[in-house]
Amino acid sequence: MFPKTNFTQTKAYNYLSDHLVEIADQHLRSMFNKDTERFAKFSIQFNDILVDYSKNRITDKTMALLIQLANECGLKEAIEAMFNGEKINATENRAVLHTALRNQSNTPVLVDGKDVMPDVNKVLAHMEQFSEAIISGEWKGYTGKEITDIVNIGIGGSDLGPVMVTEALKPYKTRLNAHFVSNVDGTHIHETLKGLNPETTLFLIASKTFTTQETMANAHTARNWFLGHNGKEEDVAKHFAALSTNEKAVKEFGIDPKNMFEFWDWVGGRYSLWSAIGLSICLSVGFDSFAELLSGAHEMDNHFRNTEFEQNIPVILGLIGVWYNNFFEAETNAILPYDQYLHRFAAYFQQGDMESNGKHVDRNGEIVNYQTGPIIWGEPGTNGQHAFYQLIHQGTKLIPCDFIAPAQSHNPIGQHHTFLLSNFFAQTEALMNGKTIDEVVEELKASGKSDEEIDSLAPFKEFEGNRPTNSILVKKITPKVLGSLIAMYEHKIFTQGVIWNIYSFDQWGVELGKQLAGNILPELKGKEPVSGHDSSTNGLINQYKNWKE
Ligand SMILES: O=P(O)(O)OC[C@H]1O[C@H](O)[C@@H](O)[C@@H](O)[C@@H]1O
Repeated sequence: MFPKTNFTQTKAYNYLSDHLVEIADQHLRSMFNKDTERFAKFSIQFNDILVDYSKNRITDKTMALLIQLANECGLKEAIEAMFNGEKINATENRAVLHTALRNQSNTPVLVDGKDVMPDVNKVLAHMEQFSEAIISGEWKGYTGKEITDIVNIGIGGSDLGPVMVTEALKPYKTRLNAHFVSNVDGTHIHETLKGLNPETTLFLIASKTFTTQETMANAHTARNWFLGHNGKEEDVAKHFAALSTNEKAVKEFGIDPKNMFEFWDWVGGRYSLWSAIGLSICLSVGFDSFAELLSGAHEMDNHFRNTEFEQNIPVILGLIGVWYNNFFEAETNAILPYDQYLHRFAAYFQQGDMESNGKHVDRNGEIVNYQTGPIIWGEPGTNGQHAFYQLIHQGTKLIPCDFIAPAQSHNPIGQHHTFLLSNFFAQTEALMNGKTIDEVVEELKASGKSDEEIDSLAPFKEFEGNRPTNSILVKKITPKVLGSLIAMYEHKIFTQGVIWNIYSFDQWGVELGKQLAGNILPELKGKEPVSGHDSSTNGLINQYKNWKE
């Protein structure tokens, strides 16, 4: 196992604290002016992905110190521990092996002395055979018709990944229409079922535990809807499949074990799109595209595992994130994809990052005396530009941003993609350079403003710049590129979790909400007032009881 180091007690941390004073005074504009090699030095190309991190407030010395920090925290050992199936998720006593799900080299991966690869390959073969039968129309519904629509019922990690990927890969869509129901709000399933025909609909009940309240409620409603439309109990097998680790609960629900796609406790929910949870992806884009997605991720896994830190993309992105989070005291990190198909990418990594690194107790059980995971947010550009970029450009907060864009569009219509990309390039340039007061004055003069007008307007039009960004330019969003991109972020999150010495693969914070809702549920029945909570909660519940139907 790797060391449990408090990174604020390393030598590198002290050096970085001193170094911050040097960097704080330097403007990115002058760093670029001084060094014409900056882009060449601070960018890495990996297959069809170019990661340019030169527009960050870093120098050679910063990077050397950050890498020293990674070394002092045992990052190399940590990476090996994960890939080798050590039980690094100690609070749940589990290995962390989403990398095995896409291990296309098929080298043995041992958990408790047993190679997991035969089981991984068996489930993949089942997913391939099943998705091909559905897509080809060979699989028939209870009245002999082909399946036209699939509904994935799941939440959190059993929803966000499949939604994000099926949206991102829409250009590769099969003839099937995919729908996703996650919210326990009956509106979600009601609106989804409204347009569907039970004779041609296949439900995938996606839940690692098969006990999650929201998913079970939606699954039962779907089943009742099916049975209420002339579907018979014996027909359920043709219209329901389960993606889960809990065989017993799947059987109890009445799903044929032949239609169960298994995965294992060493797959974290938010890292599970590569597992049986990806069945909706296979059906939506075809198994071949799913396999490409896995291969892109596998290539990134190999890069992460085998590349020295100086050239290692997830490590570099992770360390730069630490630099802003712990030294510049940045609180958030925006993910801004310039690609409409990636419109759920930031939402996906909200769970990926915030559920992983939103922890305040370290691996020694001590409360940390430093900041851990950032707040992740973002929307696709250019929509964000017309919504919240004002604050990124001229607000008082430092917001490191990741800009992501494809060079080739799946929809090269007229000038659209050139317009889009001109914004992508212009934004990071503007955030870096800003606009000096002299430039503003010149511009105002040229527009014919009087000296008095110039004096009063100029301060509002000045942009300080020096705002850091990463630019991730890819050739095209193909399944393979997407697989690599997702794995890149997963390993960035891992890197940061190691530096912060936290357990990135449990989620006890989410469990509390489940317990509390369970306690209140029985109290909501009937009209009699409750009094066992604080006055606010009592007041709210009692007003609800007055108003409810
Ligand atoms: O797949 P399940 O078991 O239904 O869990 C769904 C989600 O539940 C909780 O919110 C957390 O544990 C998440 O990590 C998980 O993804």
